[in-house]
Amino acid sequence: MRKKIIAGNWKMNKVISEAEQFLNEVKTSIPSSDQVDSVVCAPFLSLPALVEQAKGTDVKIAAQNMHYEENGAFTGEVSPVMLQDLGVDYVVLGHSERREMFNETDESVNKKVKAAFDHNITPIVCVGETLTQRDANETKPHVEKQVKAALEGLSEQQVKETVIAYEPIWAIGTGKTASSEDANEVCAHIREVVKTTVSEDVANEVRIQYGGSVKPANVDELLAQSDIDGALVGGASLEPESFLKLVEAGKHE
Ligand SMILES: O=C[C@H](O)COP(=O)(O)O
Repeated sequence: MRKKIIAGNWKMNKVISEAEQFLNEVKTSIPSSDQVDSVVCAPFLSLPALVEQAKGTDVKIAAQNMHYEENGAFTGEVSPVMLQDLGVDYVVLGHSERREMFNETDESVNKKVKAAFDHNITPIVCVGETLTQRDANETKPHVEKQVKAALEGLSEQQVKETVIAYEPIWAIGTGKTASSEDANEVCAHIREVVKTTVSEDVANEVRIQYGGSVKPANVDELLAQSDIDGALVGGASLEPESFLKLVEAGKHE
């Protein structure tokens, strides 16, 4: 039985005081990490305060990106060494917004995934198709290519620990959710890809999230699907009450 993982991706929202207030409001109500993994993915500036506040609680903290190099002449970037030093648990890599707007490629995502493991940070790797690709029946081959590229060169243990987030781009921030069955079909395909490229054992353990307009009203149905092990949530993770409902839903399944 795979433990569910619910991650709230705040994207470019909340100043530090707002982030602190959010964590103060949720931290005592977060379910035990024996039941569900609850993750807050925050902008870099809020990470030090959040990591500090999350100590001794069941909230895990994630960055939303990082560079793959440990240090050097990369103006404006944040390295895995810096995130490890801070005590960050997870990092979101290859989000479609970064692929679309910040030149993230399959190759850089793979380098970042490896760098994350080198620094004891668990990667949440995002994959997903555009509406054009979906309409052209290219969803599965496209997602398969992204998954294979992201996991290239990892050990079996590392693949097992990787969290894969399937996010159809047309469903992000649009209010349009993939139907639970469609979302599950792609997540099941991703598991099949892991099975054929790595092993059945790893495929059975790797956790696959769905993301794209997940909210308290639809999370139960999505999490009830056979191959959906959690959610990566944008808009509906910004309010404490809504986030708590989402992590509670992860506990039930
Ligand atoms: O990382 C989160 C996803 O991009 C989903 O965002 P959304 O829940 O606002 O659609």
